[in-house]
Amino acid sequence: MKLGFGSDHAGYELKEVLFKYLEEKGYECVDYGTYNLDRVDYPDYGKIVGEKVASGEVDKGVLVCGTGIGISLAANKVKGVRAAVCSEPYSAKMTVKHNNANIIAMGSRVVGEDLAKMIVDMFLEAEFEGGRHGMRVDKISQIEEEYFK
Ligand SMILES: O=C(CO)[C@H](O)[C@H](O)[C@H](O)COP(=O)(O)O
Repeated sequence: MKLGFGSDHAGYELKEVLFKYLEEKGYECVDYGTYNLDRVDYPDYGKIVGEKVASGEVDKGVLVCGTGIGISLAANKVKGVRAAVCSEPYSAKMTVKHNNANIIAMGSRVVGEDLAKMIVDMFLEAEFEGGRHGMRVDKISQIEEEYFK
């Protein structure tokens, strides 16, 4: 599985930790920045990772900012992206099983490194259940069609 990573300055250090962790586990990992602690704007990194996921260039995305919120909001503006902010593993599992989330977002000022690793593991190991959940996710896509022409 190929993963795309992105963060702003606030998420940079945790993004680096997760990148190394998942690379060592055998995932193919691509880093779309930011590449240091200089202050940057989270929408730029949510957008690029969102685009890479939506185009199929990578299979899933991992985003980190201070809270995980801003960067996920930006990614969710890209058609086809379902980015979920998670601060614990249960939600990370369920957002794949029920929402078919394709990007996980976390807050470096919210979760510690070990918890972030557990969250990302759950996200990557879970599988979408389809069925009634598929019909609901289709409704999300219909909203996209209506508003993002
Ligand atoms: O959490 C974030 C956006 O939701 C960002 O990572 C920052 O924490 C937030 O924008 C504040 O940024 P600052 O320039 O480090 O004060």
